[in-house]
Amino acid sequence: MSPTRVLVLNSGSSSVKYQLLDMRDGSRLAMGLVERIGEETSRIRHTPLGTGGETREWSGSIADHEAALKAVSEELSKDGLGLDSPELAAIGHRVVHGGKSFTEPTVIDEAVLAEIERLIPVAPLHNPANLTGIRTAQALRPDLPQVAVFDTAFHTTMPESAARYAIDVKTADEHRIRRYGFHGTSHAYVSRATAELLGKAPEEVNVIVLHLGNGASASAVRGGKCVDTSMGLTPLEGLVMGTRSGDMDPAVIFHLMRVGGMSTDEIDTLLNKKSGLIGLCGDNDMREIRRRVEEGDEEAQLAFDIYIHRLKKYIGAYYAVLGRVDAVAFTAGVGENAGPVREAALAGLQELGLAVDSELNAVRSDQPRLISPAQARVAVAVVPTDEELEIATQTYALVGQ
Ligand SMILES: Nc1ncnc2c1ncn2[C@@H]1O[C@H](COP(=O)(O)OP(=O)(O)O)[C@@H](O)[C@H]1O
Ligand SMILES: CC(=O)OP(=O)(O)O
Ligand SMILES: [Mg+2]
Repeated sequence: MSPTRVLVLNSGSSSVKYQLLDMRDGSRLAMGLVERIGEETSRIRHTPLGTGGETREWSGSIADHEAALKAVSEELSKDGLGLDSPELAAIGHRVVHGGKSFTEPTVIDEAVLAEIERLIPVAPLHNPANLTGIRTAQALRPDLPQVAVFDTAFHTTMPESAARYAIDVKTADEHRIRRYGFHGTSHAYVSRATAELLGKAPEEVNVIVLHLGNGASASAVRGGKCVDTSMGLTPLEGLVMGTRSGDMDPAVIFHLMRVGGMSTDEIDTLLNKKSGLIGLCGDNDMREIRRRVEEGDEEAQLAFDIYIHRLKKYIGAYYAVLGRVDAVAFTAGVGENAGPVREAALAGLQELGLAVDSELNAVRSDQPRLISPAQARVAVAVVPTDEELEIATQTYALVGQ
């Protein structure tokens, strides 16, 4: 029998999320997370779902992504699911920036690696980690197909009117400056799952997807195709995020250089790592921010209000872009778990047919569900994302059998 398993690696700037799936039924055999890579104490949490074993967790030093992947491989081996398994058909990798070149999942060869490397300046937090993940996996299993699934791919359907910045065309083209968009695998999966929840085909529905994780982005999806998204050349544009500023006047940068005497790298770090929620109130975890808000902490309240204000603006903007909206879908860590964020983001939008039922909104579940009142014109949904399943499905469709 031909191998039917796919290992998915989602390498972030300081973490690796992974899942091993059996593609005969999409079931998960194992999943886990390596966190705080490169910090003093890293942590690995591994759950062997297939064998029904207990979750194993340990802390120690994991210096880089190569060491992380070796640790993952060792954990899998303990359950007889190691990378040497003949049942492994392929390894699927999340690659954040694919530029304009990659519109589909792609089998990785040297040319593909070179292109991912060339794109590092526009995804400095993500593409290097993705590359290390791929190279380490290749070294462990040189015989296996390795597939890249790009965050940018779903957004390549955006019209030029949404994808271009209003800057000098020659300069933009020379430096490939345009809006690429990210989290596309999640936006694709969630918009499809939302249509399914409504009992409709993706082609029939217009959805606003709000992917609110540590990184956050919104997208406008018309009939299954992305027509606009909030991230741009890099994952810095758009919504307020855990540590990233999102939208601001680009002149802030010149001001910081001229008046603040800051270097390009210092400003890059400021806007990507020390801004957003953490810059505003010292915390980037929405759970902690909500706790502080409940205690009457004014700094946390202001950070929350700024986050919500920006989110609401994007909902309004994408309502206008789509003209007709069938559903608004919340997803990722914050979107799936933070009822107060969902409620506040849609507060006062009844005239647009948008409302949240407080009782439904308070229900905690890992299933896709509606949280709008029964008669609402626009459905509001919570749809857990599954980037790993989507990457595995696309990988197996390309190289399985
Ligand atoms: N119960 C919860 N309530 C509010 N926010 C939550 C909850 N659980 C997780 N989060 C938020 O989700 C974020 C992580 O989301 P996730 O989608 O995993 O992000 P990423 O993939 O970018 O690491 C955390 O930073 C935290 O703010
Ligand atoms: C592109 C991006 O922002 O990804 P993440 O949310 O995983 O940081
Ligand atoms: Mg994420």
